Amino acid sequence: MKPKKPRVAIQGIRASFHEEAAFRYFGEDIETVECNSFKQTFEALKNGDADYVVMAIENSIAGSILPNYSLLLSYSFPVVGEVYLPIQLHLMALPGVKFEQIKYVTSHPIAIRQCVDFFDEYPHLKIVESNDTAACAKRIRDEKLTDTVAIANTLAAKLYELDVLERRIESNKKNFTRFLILTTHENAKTDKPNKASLCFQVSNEVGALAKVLNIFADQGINMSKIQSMPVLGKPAEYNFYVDVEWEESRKYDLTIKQILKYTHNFNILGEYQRHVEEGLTDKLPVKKDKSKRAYIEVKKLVK
Ligand SMILES: O=C(O)C(=O)Cc1ccccc1
Repeated sequence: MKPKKPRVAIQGIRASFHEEAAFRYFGEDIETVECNSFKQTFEALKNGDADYVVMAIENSIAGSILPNYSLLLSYSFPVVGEVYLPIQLHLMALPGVKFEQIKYVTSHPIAIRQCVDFFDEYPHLKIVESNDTAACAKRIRDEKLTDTVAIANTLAAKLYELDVLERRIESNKKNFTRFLILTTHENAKTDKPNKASLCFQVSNEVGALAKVLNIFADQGINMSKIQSMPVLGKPAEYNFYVDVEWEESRKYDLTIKQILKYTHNFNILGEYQRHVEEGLTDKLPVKKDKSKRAYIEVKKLVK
């Protein structure tokens, strides 16, 4: 029997960056479940209408997508993977439309923010924000708009039959969005995890967070991200969302045991394999011994 295609819930419609991220993780043989909001993607997973959720969590230019951190905690579905997707943005229009005809540019706010140089060059263009790049492309096709272009990816140009007027209009060519992959507890099985997303609180006293972070450092566990979020209705209380990476799982296990003593409301949001870019090593960054060089420089100065 042919294995069933994974049903993947995304915020947005087919050919959005979320679908591109899903393709990158699962391959293109998936069934995309289109949802109107991030909350709805979690509801689809909860109701059995989807097997996985793919959700953006941070962007190298726009920063953390904070409401999505809260969703991780409130639904407590396990994170089983991650994808870093380069965001390449193209300007697309109905076939035959000339650049001179354009009055409006429509896209997702994150995509718009990434094209500041383009908008500086053409200040007469009016920006229309929408909550999905692919939906902007589809609207141009469906409504046959000749005065509007969309900023979206090549998948959208192909699927909604638009012509690319200008390629790669993003200002920063090294712009990535990180997406998390979530599933149900029954589905979750990760082979040899080397990364985890944690969430915890510490008491509001001197050195409380430093204590926890020092435990990571002492065990050689690399912290790749930290994000704090206020706890709703509790002034001066924060959840700390921390991503850590390791080479030896024994050291990670030991760290978790130790930090349990110094944290409360501790949650493991997921343990998974960190995304490795093709052609790059999956070794953790090695700490350079700067102290030796600094010592030599100081000696030179003293001489
Ligand atoms: O609008 C989309 O296509 C999305 O998937 C949201 C988005 C937009 C820009 C960068 C990353 C995610």
